[in-house]
Amino acid sequence: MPVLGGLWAPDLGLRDPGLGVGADVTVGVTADEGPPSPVWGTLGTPPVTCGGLSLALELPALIRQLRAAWRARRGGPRGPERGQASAPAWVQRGRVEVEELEPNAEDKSTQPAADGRLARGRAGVLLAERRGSYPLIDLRIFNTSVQQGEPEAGSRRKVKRQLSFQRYCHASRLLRGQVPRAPGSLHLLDDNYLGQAAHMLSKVGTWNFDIFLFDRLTNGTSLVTLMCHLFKVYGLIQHFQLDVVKLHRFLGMVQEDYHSHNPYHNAVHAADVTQAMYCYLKESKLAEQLSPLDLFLGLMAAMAHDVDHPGVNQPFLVKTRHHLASLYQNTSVLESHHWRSTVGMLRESGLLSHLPLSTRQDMEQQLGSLILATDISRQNEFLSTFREHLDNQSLDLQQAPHRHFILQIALKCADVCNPCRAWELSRQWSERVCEEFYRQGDIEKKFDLEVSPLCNQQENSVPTIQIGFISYIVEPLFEEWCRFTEPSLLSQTMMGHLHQNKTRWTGHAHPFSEQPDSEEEGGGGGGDNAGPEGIP
Ligand SMILES: Nc1ncnc2c1ncn2[C@@H]1O[C@@H]2COP(=O)(O)O[C@H]2[C@H]1O
Ligand SMILES: [Zn+2]
Repeated sequence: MPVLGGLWAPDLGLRDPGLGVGADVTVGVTADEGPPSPVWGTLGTPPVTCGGLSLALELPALIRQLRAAWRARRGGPRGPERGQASAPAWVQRGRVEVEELEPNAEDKSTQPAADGRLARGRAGVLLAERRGSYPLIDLRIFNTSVQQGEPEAGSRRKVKRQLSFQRYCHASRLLRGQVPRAPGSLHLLDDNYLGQAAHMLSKVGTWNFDIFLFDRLTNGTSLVTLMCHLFKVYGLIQHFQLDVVKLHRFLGMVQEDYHSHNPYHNAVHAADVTQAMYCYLKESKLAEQLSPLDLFLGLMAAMAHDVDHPGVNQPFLVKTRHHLASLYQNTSVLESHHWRSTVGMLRESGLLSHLPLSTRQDMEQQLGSLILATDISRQNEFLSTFREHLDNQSLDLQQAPHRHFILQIALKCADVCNPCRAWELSRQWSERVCEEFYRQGDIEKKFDLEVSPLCNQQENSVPTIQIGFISYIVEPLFEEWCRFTEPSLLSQTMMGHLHQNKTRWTGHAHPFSEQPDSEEEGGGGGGDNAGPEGIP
């Protein structure tokens, strides 16, 4: 406990220089916004009120607003003909739900420009015009053509908003369990995608979950879709009496603020870490002890832990005198930014605005402590504390600070678990992270800066980076995690993958050595199928 105490309290003060949550928490927030929520109670709380809107009503209402804007712009007769013009927007929702399944029934005159640009209506309302393949489009190809054909920043932003809306519609349907069946409403393939994504969600707690495939099936909304599903699984919406509209707004903001052009630090990495975190929260050593607040914070921290990552590391920000480096005094610069951005989005979305001020402050602080723990330069600090606890058997998960410490460790494990995934998944993450390193190195070379360690493609190969990362970061951490879980089936599976992957990278690093290269040849308990059979 003394060791833990040392980690817990000073951590927040030290790592949030000059930006203590208490100092600015009242900005935009009032203490008397709503009744207290049973944050600390059990899961048996009243049903969700959702601020007067249910999830099932949210999408139709949005569509209705957009259509109203289209009609206003055209001055067309359709609205008044239907007797809808004077009706309050939210009253019409049942009818709009039907309209949703009749694409292009009324907006033929507002077909989008070929490049899917958005237009503005009379009142300056942003108009999103659906593209032919609504809602599924290849975002990557589309992005590329936009960049090549239309470099203007304003247009790109508009396109991004439209894509965001389309992705939102898609995810929203999936989460409501709706696979649209009306002929012509969606291409047949879309049904297939949605069905497969839903099927994948039913196995979200398995270690071989393919987040890349899930992201494709959900049209780039893996993070939002996953989070909504896990919140549902744990009953967190009911427990915290969350407004589902605000929840979607918050999750959407976080997802959007990941940079999709980063090879590694993008929303799929966040989704991958969240899925791993869920697997760890399910560990029997932990699952029975965790409170709804622990689950909420653990998932939120995993989701947001790298938000708005610029694709370069802290040393780069420091040596280029980036404003974030000065803002956070060159200490945990990125992690502080991820945390403060998350707090900003929490407040902007109003997700927690119905909770008492002190509860919100506590949640923001704990989120900070979790996200800041992912600073890889603090690995030894955490590892030695963890070891000490395990050696002394001093962890008492009935105590909230001890559970918080384990959440920090679990998040750290989730953040660097990619070498513990099956080879095909692990290899992709390795290549992505190295690609990001190399891009940074290329920028450094271009601007005559000293090339950062691991960022020189000519000197640092993917296999050597991987072997070093596994040996110095991943293995020591997971050995302790294994000890903590005693070891669980999942831990054994992860260690099996880790050893096999290291073996394979060693083979790649020394192509003339005698290392086996096929799945079956691992031998000695390191193979994909070695250790525990199957995937937990
Ligand atoms: N497979 C990997 N190889 C090398 N470095 C990695 C790998 N996976 C994660 N990392 C690094 O570990 C860091 C953990 O925190 P971040 O996700 O911010 O950034 C991560 C990368 O810098
Ligand atoms: Zn990360």
